Amino acid sequence: MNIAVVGSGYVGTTIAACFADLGHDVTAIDIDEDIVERLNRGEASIHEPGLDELLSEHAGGRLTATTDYDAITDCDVTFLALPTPSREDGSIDASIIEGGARSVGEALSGGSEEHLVVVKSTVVPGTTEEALIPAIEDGAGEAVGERIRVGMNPEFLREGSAVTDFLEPDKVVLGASDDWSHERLESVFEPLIERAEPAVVEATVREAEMIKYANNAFLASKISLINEIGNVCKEFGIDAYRIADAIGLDDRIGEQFLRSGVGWGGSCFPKDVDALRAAAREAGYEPELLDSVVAVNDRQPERMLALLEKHVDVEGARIAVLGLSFKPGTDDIRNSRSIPAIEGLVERGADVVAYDPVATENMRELFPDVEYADSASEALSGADGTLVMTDWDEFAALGDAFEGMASPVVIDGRRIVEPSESITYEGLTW
Ligand SMILES: NC(=O)C1=CN([C@@H]2O[C@H](COP(=O)(O)OP(=O)(O)OC[C@H]3O[C@@H](n4cnc5c(N)ncnc54)[C@H](O)[C@@H]3O)[C@@H](O)[C@H]2O)C=CC1
Ligand SMILES: O=C(O)[C@H]1O[C@H](OP(=O)(O)OP(=O)(O)OC[C@H]2O[C@@H](n3ccc(=O)[nH]c3=O)[C@H](O)[C@@H]2O)[C@H](O)[C@@H](O)[C@@H]1O
Repeated sequence: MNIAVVGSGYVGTTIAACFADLGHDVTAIDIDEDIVERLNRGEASIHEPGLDELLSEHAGGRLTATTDYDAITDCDVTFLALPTPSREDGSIDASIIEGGARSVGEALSGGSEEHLVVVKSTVVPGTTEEALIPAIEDGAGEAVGERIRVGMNPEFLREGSAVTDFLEPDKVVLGASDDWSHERLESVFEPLIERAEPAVVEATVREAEMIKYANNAFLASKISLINEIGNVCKEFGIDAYRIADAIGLDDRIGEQFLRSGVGWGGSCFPKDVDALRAAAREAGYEPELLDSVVAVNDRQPERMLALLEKHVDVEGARIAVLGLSFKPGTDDIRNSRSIPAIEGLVERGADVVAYDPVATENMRELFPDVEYADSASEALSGADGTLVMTDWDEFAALGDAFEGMASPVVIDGRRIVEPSESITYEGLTW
């Protein structure tokens, strides 16, 4: 099958490489010439384990990249993997994907072959029908529903494990409004379904859109709930991880996403929970529980600072911040919990020294005046306290490095540091 993928970011590049690996002929389209050139050389512009290997195997063969939307005319299916950022008020800004949908329509105008356009981006229920289909129609100069049809196929991959998440999913959600579109979507996924045997969910377009938000809102809520329970545990001197291990044994709860601590960040949970809250409000429903899910998350970095202040007079003190990315395995700092932590330290007059194995340069753009160390030991050397913000494996093996601190106060937001008698150790929820 000939597939076009519009947008070559985390999702677009991953699915383009994986579709090629599954045996399809793939054309990746992006407006960024540098991204396109690199893809044609077999290189990704994002870091994901296994991605460069797939690209170097298929670039120039089953995978080509271009900035020209007209390449779509030779394809059977086009996936839209374009950004859907938040507006200031948290609601979704669909302008980029609307522009992409219009360009796809223009490329298809005047053609005679049947074509399925699939929305891969995360969009609030109703967006495909109310904004994207009209944009395609506008570009194509013909109504959607006959020659050109539209489906929705949400993506559940995680950064840091994008390739394996895509190739070994728990489920594939195929959203469409007619049998032809469902069948064409199924043909795209047939090699993956045969190989990985995921559950296949046939849904309407609106249901597919909502499944994605429900999935992310549920996971973010699960973390906020265990964080709230963890905060209560801390008050009672109970280790929340022992409680999580026990409740996770109940199949109805499940053991995953029960790691309590400083909370969730990244490019999607915050954006998607906010977009769902805004869409609910616009529809006349007050999403009180989701509001609280965000409020609990926002509070966790402050709780770490309060724990630090129990042991250290922060004003004028040298405080090390270990871990800057929103989770280990990535240099992505979008909505990282380290950001409010550093802000809080700076507000209190601390002298901040930060370290991350890969995300330093990204954080330097945001906080150019903060000092950045080349290693965790260097950051800890002479520090009066440290906040551990990301669960990088290397922080589990710091041991002696804490002895170089002026006063070894360790506030752990991720339960990654091994407590010992030589340090003053506080876990956030244990
Ligand atoms: N990053 C993730 O882990 C996941 C993201 N998603 C969703 O997938 C969508 C895409 O997200 P990412 O891949 O992270 O975005 P991204 O920001 O990494 O990549 C978007 C790409 O689109 C390109 N682009 C922008 N405007 C364009 C246009 N008019 N025509 C062609 N290319 C254009 C950009 O140059 C960039 O390469 C979003 O809706 C996101 O919520 C869904 C699941 C996981
Ligand atoms: O829509 C998206 O973009 C993606 O968002 C998340 O993926 P991602 O943001 O890459 O990362 P996660 O591994 O889910 O972690 C998100 C945040 O939650 C935190 N987290 C995760 C798990 C946990 O038990 N506790 C916890 O605090 C992490 O530290 C991180 O800050 C979802 O897991 C993906 O299914 C989804 O496709």
